[in-house]
Amino acid sequence: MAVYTEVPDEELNRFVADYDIGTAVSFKGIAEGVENSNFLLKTTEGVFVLTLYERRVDPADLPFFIGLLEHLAARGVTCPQPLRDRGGNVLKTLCRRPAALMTFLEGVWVRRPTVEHCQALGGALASLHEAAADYDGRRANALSVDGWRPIFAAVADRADSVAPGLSAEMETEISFLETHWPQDLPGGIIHADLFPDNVFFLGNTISGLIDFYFACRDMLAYDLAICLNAWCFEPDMSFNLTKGRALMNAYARRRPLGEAEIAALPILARGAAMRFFVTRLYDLVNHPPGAFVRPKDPMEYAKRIRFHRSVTNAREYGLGL
Ligand SMILES: Nc1ncnc2c1ncn2[C@@H]1O[C@H](COP(=O)(O)OP(=O)(O)O)[C@@H](O)[C@H]1O
Ligand SMILES: N[C@@H](CCOP(=O)(O)O)C(=O)O
Repeated sequence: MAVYTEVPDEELNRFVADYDIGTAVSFKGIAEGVENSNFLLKTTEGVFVLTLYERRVDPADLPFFIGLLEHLAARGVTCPQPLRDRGGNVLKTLCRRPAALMTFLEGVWVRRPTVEHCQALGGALASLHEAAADYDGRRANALSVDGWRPIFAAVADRADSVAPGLSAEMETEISFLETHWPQDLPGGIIHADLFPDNVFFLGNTISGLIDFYFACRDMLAYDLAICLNAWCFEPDMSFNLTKGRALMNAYARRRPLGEAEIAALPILARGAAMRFFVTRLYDLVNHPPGAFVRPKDPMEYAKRIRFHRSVTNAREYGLGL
């Protein structure tokens, strides 16, 4: 479970006392998530999520994320809102970690997204891109094409223990992506990790988006390619064209894609799958024995990469069908 840091009661009470949120009534670790330690905090005044930032989150990036959450909410996107303490601070320190309190969002994430969920997601992603268009925060995507080789190189010698031949296959794949990666597509703020576990639903309606800690500036169509990978494959790793059609066309209805974006979709999808393959492979082979967090399977993304290699145009993902 994603609680890397335990918070003693006295430290929690001191932390809560800095805010106008009453006193703590209950405090529980949240099992889901892999990057940060998250806790559900109930106080006499309400329900909140406390996050202690760990691992891949650079504290220097936190003002970008917090500014983005406030910017999006002001434009109608339902996402966690940072609370300010009595001194006006959002970012604090707890148990020697950067920490922040956020509003709690209602809803549940769906384990098996349906076509309706994919359609709703397509519209929400386009609205997110629109709402963030005038956010002036800057953060480069450290997990774009230039970031994949160094992560892979750190674990390539152990890749064949996951599947024979994987090391050579992915080395060739990264070289291909480096050579063919598009450069001049329309850019903006992207979520960069809008997986089903980061989208809350009430029925078929989206009730909120969470986990903006990979958000950055990159090509907007790359965000769509990430969602295509995360939402439109079945547990047997086959691509579901009906879900692809629902996602892509709902996105394009709200934010029409340009010709260059459409042409680039197969390679963007391939690269998006590589991004999650390399981080999952890295986490798997560096997984400390006995750790609570179960590593995610990199082969799910190796199989997606193999599928994308066979795709020649965006209609095969359902766009325009
Ligand atoms: N603002 C929020 N409202 C409700 N639940 C939340 C909120 N933020 C996080 N959670 C819960 O915590 C879990 C992990 O959060 P997430 O941001 O995905 O963590 P991580 O960045 O560690 O992967 C989510 O799946 C959700 O259950
Ligand atoms: N979505 C990524 C892992 C990041 O985890 P999250 O809980 O922060 O969404 C993956 O599936 O590899």
